[in-house]
Amino acid sequence: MEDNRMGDGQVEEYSSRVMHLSALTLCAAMAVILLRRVMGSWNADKTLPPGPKGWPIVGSLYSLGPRTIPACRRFTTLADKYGPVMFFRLGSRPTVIVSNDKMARELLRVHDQTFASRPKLATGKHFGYNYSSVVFSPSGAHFVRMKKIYTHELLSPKKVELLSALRMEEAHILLVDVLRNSGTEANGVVNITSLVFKANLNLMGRIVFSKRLFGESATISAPPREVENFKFFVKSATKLVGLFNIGDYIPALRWLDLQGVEGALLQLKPHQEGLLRPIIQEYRKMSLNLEGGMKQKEDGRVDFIAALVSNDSGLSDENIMAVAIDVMVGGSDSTSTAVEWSITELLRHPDCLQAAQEELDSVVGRDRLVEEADCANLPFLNCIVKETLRLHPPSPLAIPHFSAEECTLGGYRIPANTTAYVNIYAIGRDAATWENPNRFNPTRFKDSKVNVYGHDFNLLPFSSGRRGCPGVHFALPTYKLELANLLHCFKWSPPPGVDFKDIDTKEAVGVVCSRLNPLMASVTPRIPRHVILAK
Ligand code: HEM
Repeated sequence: MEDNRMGDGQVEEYSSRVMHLSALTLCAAMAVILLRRVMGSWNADKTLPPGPKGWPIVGSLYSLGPRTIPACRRFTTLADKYGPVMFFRLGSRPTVIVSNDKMARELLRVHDQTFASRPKLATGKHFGYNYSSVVFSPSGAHFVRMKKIYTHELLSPKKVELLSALRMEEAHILLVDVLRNSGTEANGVVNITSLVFKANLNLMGRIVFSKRLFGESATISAPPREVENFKFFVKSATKLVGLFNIGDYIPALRWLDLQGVEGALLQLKPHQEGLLRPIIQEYRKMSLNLEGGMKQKEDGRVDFIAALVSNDSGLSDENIMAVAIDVMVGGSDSTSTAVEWSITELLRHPDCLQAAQEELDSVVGRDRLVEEADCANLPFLNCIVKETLRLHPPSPLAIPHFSAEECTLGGYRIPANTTAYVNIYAIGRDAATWENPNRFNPTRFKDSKVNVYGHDFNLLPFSSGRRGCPGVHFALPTYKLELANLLHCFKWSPPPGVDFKDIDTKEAVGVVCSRLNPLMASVTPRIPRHVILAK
């Protein structure tokens, strides 16, 4: 018979193993208790708004979900569970997200001053030249000075009026481009996304440094590669600014650059500067040669960069690049995104498209293009604009705000140094405000006095308050003029073989929520070609 008894050595080894195991179990149990205590104390602070549970180190970063889903959508789903004011610990950053009109009013109006700053994130460091641009600068004297220059030199009502001729010229070039492309492509299928984006980048190039970047009538002297690089930079910038970069939330992991964000930001630097730096240097030389500063253009304007260079402003090249990038990026992608979403929805709703074109026929007729002055007489077009901005706000989470001091929101305590997001997307789709909120229905605005200037907190595409979009009075006429002319000049239909109901509305991830896939559409002239082509 086999002897199963253990020897003395084996007994010792066995009992030492048992002791090790017990010690391990004890440690694990204590760790769990400690973790629960820490999390309990974090998560049980009833003075803070509700939100997903926070874990040590990562906080509730996990709740942002996959990177392929736009954060505005994810936050909208979470707001259904936690309510219109939610609190997250994203890594080490306390973060609040407001998702209805009442909370947005509290944040942007009652606590406008408290939330007037911006958090310091990697994108602001690199794109914003150490947070010196208007978009990324924290509140304080520098921000106030830059925003004043910005609104005074570029976006005052008088300046916006002076730029009307440029808007018309660029809208016309867009129409000619669409016409030519429809002639060259099979079945008249045109990549609308690409043409509208280029048109708006051209427009911003003209107001910032008097140069058109793309197309036959490009006037920039930079090599085409530099122009393409800049375009790539603009598109990449809006994507990267919208990402939740782990290094911003868990500073200890920043050096690992887990998502490759910092690496991408550094790689983009030459694309960002290759075009702008030589232009600024050219302006500096001109400014030295011209006593009394820059000459006005025939239309009474001064280029934006010229004004910044010659203003005795003492602004460095970096400061000027930062502000130029604000305008080039902020002004081009958002406006073209609004246009592409309008056309997407009109292709999906042929009855609305027809109503818009009938209105254009009766107000404008078919023997001329739409002019800016016509837009005030196109009520249905204005309804389409509001409805598009409600359903598809180009900047759906605005740009994160940052609080200087403790305050209360919806009765909850919000600690100082909290990052705040206004979920403009959720507000536009709030069933408590809007009937059938996910349905595209421009007539809901027919007799409505609601406007998009930041006074009505249920429709906030340009946000509101101190950090509200300074470009609104420029963006709206541009958007309306481009859209009205595209609808007026062309018959629109989905590409052959695609049913209008199947036109997709998938959204891209980024600070600007554009279409994920380029908008392709079949276009044929609706008014005589010579009217479209005439200067
Ligand atoms: C349809 C077009 C546009 C939309 C929907 C839009 C929307 C927005 C939104 C939501 C913000 C964030 C406000 C906040 O953080 O509370 C913003 C900021 C900004 N926008 Fe626009 N924008 C558009 C066009 C423009 C244009 C054309 C320009 C310049 C010419 C511009 C320049 C800026 C700047 C500089 C900021 C930062 C303001 C600050 O931090 O104080 N935007 N925009």
